[in-house]
Amino acid sequence: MTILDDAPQHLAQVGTLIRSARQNQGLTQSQLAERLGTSQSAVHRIEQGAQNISLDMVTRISEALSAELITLGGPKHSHLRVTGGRKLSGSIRVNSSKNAAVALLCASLLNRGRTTLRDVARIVEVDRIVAVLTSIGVQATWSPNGRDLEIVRPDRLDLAAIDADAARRTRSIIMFLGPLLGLEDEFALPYAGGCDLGTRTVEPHMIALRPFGLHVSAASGFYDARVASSSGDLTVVLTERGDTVTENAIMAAARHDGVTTIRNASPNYMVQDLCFYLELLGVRIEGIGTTTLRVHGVTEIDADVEYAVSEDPVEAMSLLTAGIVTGSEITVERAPIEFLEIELTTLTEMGLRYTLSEEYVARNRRTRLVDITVHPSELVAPLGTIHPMPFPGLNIDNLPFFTVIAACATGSTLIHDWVYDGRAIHLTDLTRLGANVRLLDAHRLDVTGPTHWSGAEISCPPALRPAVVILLAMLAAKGTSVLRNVDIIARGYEQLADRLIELGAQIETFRD
Ligand SMILES: CC(=O)N[C@H]1[C@@H](OP(=O)(O)OP(=O)(O)OC[C@H]2O[C@@H](n3ccc(=O)[nH]c3=O)[C@H](O)[C@@H]2O)O[C@H](CO)[C@@H](O)[C@@H]1O
Ligand SMILES: C=C(OP(=O)(O)O)C(=O)O
Repeated sequence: MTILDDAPQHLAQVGTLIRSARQNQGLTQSQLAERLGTSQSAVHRIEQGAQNISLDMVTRISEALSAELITLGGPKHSHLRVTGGRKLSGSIRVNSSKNAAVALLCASLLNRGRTTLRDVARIVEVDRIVAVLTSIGVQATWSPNGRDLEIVRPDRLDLAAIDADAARRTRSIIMFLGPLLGLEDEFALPYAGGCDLGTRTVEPHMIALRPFGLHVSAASGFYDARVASSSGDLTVVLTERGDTVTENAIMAAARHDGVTTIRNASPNYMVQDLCFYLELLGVRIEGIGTTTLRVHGVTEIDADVEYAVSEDPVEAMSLLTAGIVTGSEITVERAPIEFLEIELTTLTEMGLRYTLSEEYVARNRRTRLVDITVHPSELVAPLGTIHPMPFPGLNIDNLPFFTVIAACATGSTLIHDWVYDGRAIHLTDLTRLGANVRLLDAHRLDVTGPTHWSGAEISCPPALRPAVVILLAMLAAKGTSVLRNVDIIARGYEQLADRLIELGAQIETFRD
């Protein structure tokens, strides 16, 4: 994500500012590089004004140096200018997942001790939950390198002071219900928000939490919660095998006085991360990775623990897609293979050639990782429909990437998103770039390829994955494209454009 690249004198000025702020802090280039998760040579180039840097990077440097380097004026939207049709090359590392991070942040409320989450992705969704936590009195401190987050809960939460604005921007706020019901008798939470994907019900959460004594009435923008005491062994049957509803039930069970059996549980990646963390806190959980969990509740949880958030299968799929649609050879490192197997098998059926490294274990010591190298391939449409299923099926959040891949394949592909009423429609923006994508109804897309991509100017769809899909299609499209209002991408991806640039993509950021 480049800025200022036609203005070397501005780059030099920014470099000088950074050097003097660093020196004021008494830091070496290597120490600053470590805080930024980059190399000393990159810091050297930035200080020399010899490297284009993104506004995101300027913000991170400001944070690392505790200094405001540039005042940008009022809120302005960011846009990307993409010169597509270029081959990518090299390796790119998968970051830790948004969905596990938000669950773990909510679960940290269960712990009286210190929770240190390692390798947390620096994304807006995390910032929003952190803002909500700090507004109610939780101490949340980033480590100097900006990757680890230390969380300490106060004795008494100040729920009346909740940052309702941050809370309403995320659906994950719903996951405060599970931990809070063991801590408070009465509380109010702002309604859950999030991307524009159509209606997303919260009813399954209410049904799942009722056995724990939770009663919720919805009034004027808030869920008013009252909690009756409950103890003894419980069986909770989920009406939907949803991820966040499973997490809510697990978090309620973690401090419940008794053993809770949860049936129809999602065994998906973020649920597994949550269970691994709770195990460190002393909560025994049987059946991790299956649809029946037995959670042995512990009424007091007080432990100082560290947990490394596992790698994001959806980011892995996004990065693989960047390689596939540009016909490039790239390696996606640290891909959590257990959560990509159906996707890779489907891609094999479509003619994709790829190689896998030996498996190795993630920093959480549980998740299995591989490096995946995709090779330029002649793709064909698959024989069957591509549709998601709860894990171990094809991940619903990975489905949108198959639309742009199908557009590169010869033949017609039917993509069936039975889950969301409002996600498929955003993918029809691909037609602006030359793809033949027809919306058959709210849930089904017919995609006929191969596509002769051409550049276009498009406003970013108000949904995270479709927004990234359009960006990736722009990488495939020869000529110049503009993607307007891209801020939504930062909700779930850290410095995506910068990282694609490192693979050879030509992307510039500009603002109004
Ligand atoms: C923070 C987080 O972890 N978010 C993920 C989580 O959201 P989350 O768990 O909040 O997903 P929802 O509860 O919104 O479920 C998604 C949709 O699937 C439907 N549904 C789900 C399960 C089921 O067995 N039957 C059914 O019909 C729901 O009614 C809803 O319309 O799961 C979604 C579905 O995997 C993912 O897209 C989100 O990225
Ligand atoms: C739908 C998504 O997430 P959320 O549940 O945070 O809206 C997503 O990650 O694509």
